[in-house]
Amino acid sequence: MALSGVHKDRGELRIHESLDELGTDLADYIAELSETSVKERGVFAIALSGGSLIGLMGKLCEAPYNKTVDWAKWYIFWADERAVAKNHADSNYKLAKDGLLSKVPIVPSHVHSINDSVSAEEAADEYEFVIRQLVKTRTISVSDISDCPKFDLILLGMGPDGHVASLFPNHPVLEANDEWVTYITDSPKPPPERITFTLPVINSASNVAVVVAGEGKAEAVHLAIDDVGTDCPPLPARMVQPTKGKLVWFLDKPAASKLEGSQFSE
Ligand SMILES: O=C1O[C@H](COP(=O)(O)O)[C@@H](O)[C@H](O)[C@H]1O
Repeated sequence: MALSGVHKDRGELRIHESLDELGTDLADYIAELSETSVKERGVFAIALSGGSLIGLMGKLCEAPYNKTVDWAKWYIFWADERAVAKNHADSNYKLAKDGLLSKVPIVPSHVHSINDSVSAEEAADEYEFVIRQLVKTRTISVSDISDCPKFDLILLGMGPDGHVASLFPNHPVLEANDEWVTYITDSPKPPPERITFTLPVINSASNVAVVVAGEGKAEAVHLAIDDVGTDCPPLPARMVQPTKGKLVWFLDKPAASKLEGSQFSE
């Protein structure tokens, strides 16, 4: 690892020399959390995002992880989804299925994708209902300080505008507090209709990882992590602040290039 450190209130930062190194560290991190969670709870409830994240998780499909991870205990969810058919190129489900889920022995009934045959509003309601049932049976744990689900791990990417999941800058969806899963119909990034976990759900997770690569995201990384004052509303990525859980940033050097360096150690 090129650099690592713990920012005083923005979590752990892991900055990598190359995407290959980042991918290995990310696979190790996920495999370790899976092992701990399976030991403690018998299952691993993980929520994925779309975008570049899935490609960066690719090492999980290779040795040793493909044989050592207890895939049968994984329960898969999505932190956000686009309201398109599951076989559409924009579908986060399709991305994960093609890039990960079809390559490892995950139990098909443990894959909780979002319904693509109803409206975004209905799909969000239905997904929240599914999650509520799985919280009742403790397949998904529950937060001890709110009634929110406590996923073992939520994996997020971040767009160049600082969005995470489908929580976009200056969008009213950032205020959604009553729902676990909500929807938008005016995403600034196509496609416009999307379903997303709300911030309270993200911030109730036991572990949240934000995985970001590329120079085009360096400014957003700086605004999400460094002490930049309060003149502008915080980016959605900056609002990711797990209440009791652990936040880890996986960055490559270009993405980290605008960070103030004082918080790191080699
Ligand atoms: O639209 C989305 O974008 C973000 C970031 O994607 P990336 O390709 O820039 O990494 C992604 O995390 C989210 O799940 C997706 O719906």
